[in-house]
Amino acid sequence: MNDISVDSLILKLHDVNAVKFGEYKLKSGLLTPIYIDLRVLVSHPNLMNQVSSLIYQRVQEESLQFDSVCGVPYTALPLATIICSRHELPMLIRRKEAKDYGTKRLVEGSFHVGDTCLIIEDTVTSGSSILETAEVLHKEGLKVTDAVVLMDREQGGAEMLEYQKIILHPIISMSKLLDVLLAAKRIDAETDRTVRKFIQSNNTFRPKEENGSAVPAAKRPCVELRRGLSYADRAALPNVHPLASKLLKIMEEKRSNLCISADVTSAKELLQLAESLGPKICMLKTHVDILKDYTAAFSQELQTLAEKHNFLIFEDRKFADIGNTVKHQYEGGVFQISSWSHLVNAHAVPGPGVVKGLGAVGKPLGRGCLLIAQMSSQGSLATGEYTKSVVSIMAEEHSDFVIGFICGSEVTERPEFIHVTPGVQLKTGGDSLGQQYTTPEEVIYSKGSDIIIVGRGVLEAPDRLEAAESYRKAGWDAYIKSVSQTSQ
Ligand SMILES: O=c1ccn([C@@H]2O[C@H](COP(=O)(O)O)[C@@H](O)[C@H]2O)c(=O)[nH]1
Repeated sequence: MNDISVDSLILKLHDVNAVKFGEYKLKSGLLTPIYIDLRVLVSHPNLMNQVSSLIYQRVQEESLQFDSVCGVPYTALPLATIICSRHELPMLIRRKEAKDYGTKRLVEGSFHVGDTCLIIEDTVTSGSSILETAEVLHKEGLKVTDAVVLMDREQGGAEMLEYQKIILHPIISMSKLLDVLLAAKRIDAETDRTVRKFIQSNNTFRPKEENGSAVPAAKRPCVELRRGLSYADRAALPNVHPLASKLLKIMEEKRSNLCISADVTSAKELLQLAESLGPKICMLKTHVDILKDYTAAFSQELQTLAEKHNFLIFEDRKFADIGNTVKHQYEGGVFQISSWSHLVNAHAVPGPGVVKGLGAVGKPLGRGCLLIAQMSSQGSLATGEYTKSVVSIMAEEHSDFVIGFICGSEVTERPEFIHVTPGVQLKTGGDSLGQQYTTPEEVIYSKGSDIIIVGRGVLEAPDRLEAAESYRKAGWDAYIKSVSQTSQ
């Protein structure tokens, strides 16, 4: 990289007020002493050309291989256009919203499934804007391996992207920018110190140990660990139950923390749901006792679909009896739940016997259990001390079978337990029988849960597949936000 041109570019960016010092609010609400506003570039054609040349120079230096280029909307869009036009490279445009007429495409331009697309961005803080664009491209079957950015604020974006298997190639780093401005006496030593301190103390990505592995639980408070760790990190923890590990891996692979509650009364309709929504979900929840035509053949077909689309089956049976009775209910009767459902749930009211009874059947089969620690219904009695006891007496003591909780918010800091939350719709509200709804963002980002359960939000939508995709995206975006935390 030609240092002289980078230095002169930094000074020019400062001249045109693209680098501002003072007190500015980031997208996250955080106040920053430095703000990079590259939107002004469009008013300075000579700068647009210089920036485009430096980006392309970087692409060549790194010998990046790709089939097309996509600029993150909107600031990087004209930069990508100049580069693609000058060097005759195919370009793709990512729409921020799909049109409601015509093709309804989110990615404009010609491409083939499996093509690689290079992303261009103006500024990176946490990396979430690049990830959002990569996510849209992935959905179209495109691969994203690299992104070139003009300005890296050095707040964890590169690490976050690397974690998601995207290599970031920055032209200007925050440290370089400060070095140049200080040397040119554009800022004083105090400003330089303040900004560096802010950048250092506001890293959006949880650091890893030098050997690349996640910092072990014992070294940091669990709440940080759980919130900072990705699903993939948690899947690899030594004390995680194999079924929980499988579920977390599915979530990461399918970029989905959505569980559909298939509350329909016909087996045929349930299987149709599993077939059509299978690719969007990590788990399918059933209430087999509301089916009017349950057969053993149905459960066979459901298992085949679960394998085909890589999701887990969760029978929402809510066992709540003494150990001996739940053993029979789980294994026998008409439904023989243990033979086909990966997961079941149980109330803690009967005490540890309920988990022991279920475990006697489920453990040899590799099954798992979610304990009901809280409920989404109005006036639920599962609160306070009851919830705490579910965690400490019932779950922690039986973690060879209990893999997590049905709950509305984080009930434990231990990362090996999975939090699953029902009562989710895109808008808050409720039904006439006491159900209460919270949004995916609130559940995953604010309340710290892992999986959203959605029933009528999808089942009553005019287009169930489209609705499932909206919930998958909302849940996944909230998860990405919670692991990346801030973005300019
Ligand atoms: O506290 C709880 C526990 C379970 N559920 C179940 O989840 C679904 C929710 O369906 P919606 O249509 O999204 O309301 C349903 O099967 C419940 O039995 C719950 O809602 N709350």
